[in-house]
Amino acid sequence: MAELESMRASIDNIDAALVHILAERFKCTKRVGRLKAEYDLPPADPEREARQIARLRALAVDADLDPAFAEKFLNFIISEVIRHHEAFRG
Ligand SMILES: O=C(O)C(=O)C[C@]1(C(=O)O)C=C[C@@H](O)C=C1
Repeated sequence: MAELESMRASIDNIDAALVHILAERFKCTKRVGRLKAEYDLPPADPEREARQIARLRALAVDADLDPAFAEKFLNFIISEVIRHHEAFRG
């Protein structure tokens, strides 16, 4: 079915873009992790996370994406980032 193949090709492109976007995000957060370790700042910043979640939920609603999913996805990424930050502290 041509439409199925076409949609799958787009899905594969989007998945590739997600991997590249996530790789760039983790490059940034690794730099943040080094700075936090250097200046003895805590790995997690719950107030910033609350602002990020509120912002992302609103963006999700505008984009017709389930805001609960957007929140879960961000929390999943941030928990991995915090794990990296903790590793930098040794
Ligand atoms: O902004 C920071 O302080 C970060 O360390 C980055 C980040 C994130 O991945 O967005 C990760 C952990 C913090 O709790 C908040 C945000």
